[in-house]
Amino acid sequence: MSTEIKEALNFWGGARVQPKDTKNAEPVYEPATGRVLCDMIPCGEVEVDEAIKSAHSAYLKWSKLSGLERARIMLEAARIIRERRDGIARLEVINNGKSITEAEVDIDVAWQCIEYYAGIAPTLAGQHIQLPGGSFAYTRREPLGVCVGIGAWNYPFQIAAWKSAPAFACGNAMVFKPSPMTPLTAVILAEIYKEAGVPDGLFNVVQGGAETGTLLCHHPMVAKVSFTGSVPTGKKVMEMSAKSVKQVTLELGGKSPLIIFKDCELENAVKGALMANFLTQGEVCCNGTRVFVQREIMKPFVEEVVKRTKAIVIGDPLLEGTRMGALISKPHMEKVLGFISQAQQQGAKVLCGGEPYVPSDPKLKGGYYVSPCVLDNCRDDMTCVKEEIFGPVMSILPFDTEEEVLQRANNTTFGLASGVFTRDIARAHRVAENLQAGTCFINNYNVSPVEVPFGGYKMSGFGRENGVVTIEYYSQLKTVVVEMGDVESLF
Ligand SMILES: NC(=O)C1=CN([C@@H]2O[C@H](COP(=O)(O)OP(=O)(O)OC[C@H]3O[C@@H](n4cnc5c(N)ncnc54)[C@H](O)[C@@H]3O)[C@@H](O)[C@H]2O)C=CC1
Ligand SMILES: C[N+](C)(C)CCCC(=O)O
Repeated sequence: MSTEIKEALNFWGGARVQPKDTKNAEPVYEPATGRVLCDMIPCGEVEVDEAIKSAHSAYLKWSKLSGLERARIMLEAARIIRERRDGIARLEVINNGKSITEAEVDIDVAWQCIEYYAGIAPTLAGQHIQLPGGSFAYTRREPLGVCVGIGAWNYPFQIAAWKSAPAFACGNAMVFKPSPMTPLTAVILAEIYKEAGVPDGLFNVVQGGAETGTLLCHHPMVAKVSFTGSVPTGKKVMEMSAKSVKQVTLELGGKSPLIIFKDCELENAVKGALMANFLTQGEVCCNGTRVFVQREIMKPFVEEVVKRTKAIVIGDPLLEGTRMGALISKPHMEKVLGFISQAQQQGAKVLCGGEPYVPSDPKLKGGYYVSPCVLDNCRDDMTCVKEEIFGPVMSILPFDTEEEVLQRANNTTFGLASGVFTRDIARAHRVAENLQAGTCFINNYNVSPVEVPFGGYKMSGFGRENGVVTIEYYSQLKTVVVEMGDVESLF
């Protein structure tokens, strides 16, 4: 088939690199159809070392450029991505299974992120500090060196941009490892950076899974690891990075609360709840999957949520009209269905969806589709309410008072995001203050423009992506102290 991928998917030294050894190859599937797209061939020790050395040589050049020179190249990369957006989005859909409409937004967010950090690059500056007797000190904001990015499969291209753009603005180089399930689009970003004029080796792609990731986290030439993925793997990354005191950013999972008060604008709250649960088939770390609804409005809220959920067009993700595509893999689909049947055993009621969906188009019959599911009669102690499902499953929980709901919302080890719908502005801000999460959306959900910092509290991780603050996570401060007089020695 035309979409079968033959080219090498690794990239370093400014070019695609064929894998050395094909013995640990794993098939890569198209979620929409279940067919094999290509093999993912993991990089071993020698390849990882080559990629990191290539990054280091680019770092020596890139870090010497002024912010404005870096910005010019980054803006060109953003322009090329914008120009090729439709093709990249299509490939993302083929590899990930999400709808083309969402993939187009993802690619737009990627170039916006690069454009945004291009704008920040020339503004990076230190401070001048006056000291007694004409002496002074100044600070320099310097890059860290070679940074590693480890990505998840839910936003493959966007994650690569979210990590590389702030890294490059600060003068770092990057070796990026995509998820083994979505190896296709990171290498396109690498080619675009090259075409835009970055030095060879500035953005490198190594394919692989846990073993390749481990090699990256242990490598002595790596200064920082930025990771997106699950909590257990995040802990391992932190542990490995600790051995050589590498800096770490962890963007982990969540089980975020969305609190809907009876004084909300109901239609917006319903739309918000759908946005909080069903983007990318529910495979989104910041999703608001615990939907707390004030008891008085439970009935109309549930009716409207179910009506709209049933109307979601599920099927071929490449069609413009589709709103929900396929889950990432067959095992993941089975895991999600397992969570739903466990929820039923524990007393939850399926109001709609939650079943394997088989599209009528014969070419899609082997795809991994699950109809979007709304669970009622949920309790805080159920597995579906406590654990990250990472699928299209919304759990609805009734509540009575603000105090009670805040306590329940915070009763989790996660803390990535949260949301509140109310017309009472004092309440909205009070709730935002008291929710233990890195983001709180008021009267909307899952809007994450690149200007706004994104990241977790508690076991959802630390460090931030996007926003000006992320510069601090990709740079270090040097203090230079200048003596203008004589040395007053105690000795
Ligand atoms: N926070 C988020 O955005 C994400 C959360 N998840 C959650 O995690 C579950 C499992 O998904 P996975 O893709 O298996 O997540 P994962 O956390 O195992 O994988 C994420 C990335 O880490 C890499 N990795 C795995 N083991 C590693 C190691 N020992 N050292 C270094 N890198 C390593 C993987 O190859 C991948 O690139 C999902 O079902 C979901 O619940 C998954 C993806 C994204
Ligand atoms: C784009 N957004 C905000 C819906 C999710 C990005 C975070 C992630 O799941 O990787």
